[in-house]
Amino acid sequence: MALHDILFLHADPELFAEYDRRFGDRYEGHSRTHLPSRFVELYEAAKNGGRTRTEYIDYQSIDVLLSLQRPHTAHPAEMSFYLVGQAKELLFKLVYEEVSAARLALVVDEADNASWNLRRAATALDLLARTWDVLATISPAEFNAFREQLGSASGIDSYMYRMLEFALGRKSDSMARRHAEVPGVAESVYRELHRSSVYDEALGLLHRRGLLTDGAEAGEWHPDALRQAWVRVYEAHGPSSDLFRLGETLMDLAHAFSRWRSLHLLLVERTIGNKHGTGGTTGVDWLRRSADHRFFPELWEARSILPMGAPLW
Ligand code: HEM
Ligand SMILES: N[C@@H](CC(=O)c1ccccc1NC=O)C(=O)O
Repeated sequence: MALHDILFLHADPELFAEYDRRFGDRYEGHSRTHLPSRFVELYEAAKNGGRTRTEYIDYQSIDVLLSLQRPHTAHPAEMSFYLVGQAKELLFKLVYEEVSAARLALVVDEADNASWNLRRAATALDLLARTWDVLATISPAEFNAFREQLGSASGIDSYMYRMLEFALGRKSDSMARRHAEVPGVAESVYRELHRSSVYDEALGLLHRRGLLTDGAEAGEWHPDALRQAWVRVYEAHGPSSDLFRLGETLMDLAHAFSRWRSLHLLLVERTIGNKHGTGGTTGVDWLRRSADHRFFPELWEARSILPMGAPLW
C-alpha cells in the first residue's frame, strides 16, 4: 500500500494508533487527519466481522464520495478549499439539472412546472452564494501556503459551471474552446453551447401566448420587442398568472447568480488582492467585468420602462 494512495478523513483515534503501530515510520509529511482509504477499509472490515457497507453507504456511494478528497499538500486550510470546491461542483450540477428540466417543461408549454424547477435552481444558487463565507475564513497567508501547488488550475475551467451558463443563455465560443480537447467533456460542453437556452424557450412560450408578437430578425428577437413583452407580462398579469410567476422566478435565478458572482469577486479581492488569477486572467479586474453580466437582460431592463401607477390586474 503506497502512502500516496487515496487519503481518507477519519476521526477514530484507535485507527490512528493502529496505523502508527504498523506504518509510523512512513507517516512523515502527511496530515494526521488523513489515512490511506484502503487501510481504513480493511480496518473497518476486521472490526465488523467482514461487513464493510451499509445500505446508506450504497445508496449515495458515500464511500466513493469520501475517498475523493485528495489535497496536494499537508497545509490544513487546503482541505477546506478543496471540499468547498467539490461541494460547489455538486451544486452547479444540481442547478444545471433543474434548469434543464425547466427548459423541457417550457418546450411543452408547462410554465408552472418550469417555475417549480427554477425555484429549486434559485434556492440551490442561494446556497452556492453562501459557500463563499467558508472560504473567507481562509486567511491570505493560509491560501498562499498552497496556492502555488494549484498550478494553472482555476474555477474558470469548471465545465459544469460553463454548461450552466450556456443553458441559461450566456453562450461563448471562446469559453467552450477551453474544453475542446478534453475527451468526455467537450461533447457535453459543445452540445450545450449549441442548444436553445431556458430563456430561448421562455421567449418561445411568450410568443405562443401572444405576448411577443413582432421583432424577429434572422431568427433572433429584437431586444426592444423582448423588453416590451416583459413589460406586458408585468402590467397585465399578477401573481395568479403562470407567465408572471415564470418571469419572477427567472428573475430570482438571475438575481441569485449575480449575487454568487459578486460575492466571489469580494472573496477573491480579500484573499489575493490584485494578483493575477491562476487561470491566466488579470484576476479581480476580470471578475469585476464578469460580475456586470446579467442573465435574461430584458427582464432587468423592463424594470426601467414599467410605467408608474397601478397595474391593470
Ligand atoms: C480562494 C479561493 C478562490 C480564489 C482566490 C479565486 C479566484 C478566481 C480568479 C482570479 C478567477 C479569474 C480566472 C483566473 O484567472 O483564474 C476565478 C474565476 C472563477 N472561479 Fe474562482 N477563486 C476561488 C475559489 C473558487 C471556487 C471554490 C470556485 C467554485 C468552483 C470558483 C469558481 C470560479 C469560476 C466558475 C470562475 C469563472 C468565472 C466566470 O467565468 O465568470 N472559484 N476565480
Ligand atoms: N483561480 C484561483 C484558484 C482557483 O480558483 C482554483 C484553483 C484550483 C482548483 C480550483 C479552484 N477554484 C475552484 O474550486 C486563483 O487564482 O487562486
